[in-house]
Amino acid sequence: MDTFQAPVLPLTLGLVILTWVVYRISRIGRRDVGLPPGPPTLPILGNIHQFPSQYAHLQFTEWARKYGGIMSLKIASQTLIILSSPSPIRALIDKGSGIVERPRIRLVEIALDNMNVALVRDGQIWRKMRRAMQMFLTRGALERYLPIQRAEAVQLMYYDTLKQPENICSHIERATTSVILSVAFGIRSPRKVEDDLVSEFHKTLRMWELLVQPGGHPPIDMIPILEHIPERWASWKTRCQEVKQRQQKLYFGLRDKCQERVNEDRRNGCFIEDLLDQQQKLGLNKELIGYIGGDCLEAGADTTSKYLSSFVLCIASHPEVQRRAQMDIDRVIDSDRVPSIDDIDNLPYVQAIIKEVHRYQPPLPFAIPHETTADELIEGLLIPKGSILFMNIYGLYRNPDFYDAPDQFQPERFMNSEFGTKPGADISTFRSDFHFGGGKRVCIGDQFAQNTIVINVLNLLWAFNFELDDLASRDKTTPLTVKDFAPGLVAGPQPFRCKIHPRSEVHASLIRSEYQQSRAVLRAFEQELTPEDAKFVEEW
Ligand code: HEM
Repeated sequence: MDTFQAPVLPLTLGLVILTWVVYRISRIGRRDVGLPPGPPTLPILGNIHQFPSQYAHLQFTEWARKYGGIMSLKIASQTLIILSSPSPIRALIDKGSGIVERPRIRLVEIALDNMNVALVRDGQIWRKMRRAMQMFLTRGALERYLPIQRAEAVQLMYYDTLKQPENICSHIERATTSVILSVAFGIRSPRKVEDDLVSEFHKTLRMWELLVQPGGHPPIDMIPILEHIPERWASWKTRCQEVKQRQQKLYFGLRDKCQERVNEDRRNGCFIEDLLDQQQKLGLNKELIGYIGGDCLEAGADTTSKYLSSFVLCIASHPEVQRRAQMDIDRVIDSDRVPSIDDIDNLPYVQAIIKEVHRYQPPLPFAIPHETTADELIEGLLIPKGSILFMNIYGLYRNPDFYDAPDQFQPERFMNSEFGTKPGADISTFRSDFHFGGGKRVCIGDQFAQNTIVINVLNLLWAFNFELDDLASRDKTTPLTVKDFAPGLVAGPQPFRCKIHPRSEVHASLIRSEYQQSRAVLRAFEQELTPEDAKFVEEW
């Protein structure tokens, strides 16, 4: 009689595989033993359901108070590490430069042709772009840019703020973008209208920001198969194409204007003209040169503009800070001249205001993510290879372990200690510039940005009195709240209304005559103005 022989081996093997698959799936979303602590996870999802789509830095900061300066989140099988204390930032990002790089961001490949110095992974393209941009930011080059930074700041005071004080943030956006347009592409933008260069650039940047932020596109980096959904069911792909076309039209068009100037011997000494001269030596092609110019704008214009708008909001809501700064300024600057950048060395309280704005509202509140390329053990906690690191600058700068009254705008704190920290705080791993990121991907425009900031902060404090329209109805000790600042990857104020008056007729007339002198500098970057813009600048 035949007896049934069970296929013991294949069955056992099948069971083992099934158990392994179930085990692996059950691990998805779980926080493994040894990882830094964090909020409880759900199977498969991890912390997806809690991940904020807006104001991520506020949620990161709330979690940091509970779970500490080094904490973790799980997004399915991806580990995110949020660093909100100086020591893990120094250990992982600054010193561990060899084990961190930019994570792969598929959207950058799709929408930006993988040519964005701040967002591409480390590699040949990044090295070429960063090296080229460093040429644009040498000490000698920075000296050469000072006259245009000064001249645009004078226009900001003169035409813009004196004549139309109600649009201060829009004027700041024009001035900071126009400076970078001038030094990078040799073309300035004298006024803001519907379709001018500044508006077109910021519209496209906003489209990109909406696309790249959480919720703006499906999680294609964590679930790559989503990338293959046909475009008719994936509107984000259409938006990627739109961003790409608009950027290329703008950046390549501006680059071609530089080429025409070079060909016709009408150079004005801008950075892209230099790159076109040296393209072979630097191994660049025309496309890369266009994107490098665009990256100068993307990295430098919005950040500096948001910083200066936050500055105005902070001082407009703190009249006592304004008064103290103006008394100092009046002591140092004679009544017959406008400020110069060198005055800052004699104005420690204005220096303290500049530092406090960086602390109070850093323009990139959680910097740009990094990724670990090897397992690391930090403070006894495991940071696995492939973890995405967020440097929570906002959370670090609002940490009550380091700062007294961290939610108050108090420049005085920087008069009392180097980092503005409270007595007894452990500052052994502190540094003064966390707001510019860290490691090998640290910001390379910090000095350029700082020059624009110092020139404008000095001018605006010297020239005008600022007062928030609704100041009387606000809390006297903490007039600003998180709601005064807008969400966004680059963070600045929500629109606000503020009264602005010149401090005296002497100030107003000095501004007018300074503006006349600045025209010579500005004219060098006005070769390609539209007929309407040309008429506009002649009529001033
Ligand atoms: C207030 C103004 C600015 C702030 C707060 C700021 C802050 C930052 C931060 C936090 C990063 C990320 C660093 C990291 O990954 O750890 C960064 C990257 C960068 N910044 Fe700035 N930045 C400012 C202005 C500028 C300007 C004016 C330029 C150039 C004209 C510039 C060029 C860059 C570039 C090229 C990168 C990418 C570096 C890389 O990935 O290799 N930034 N910036």
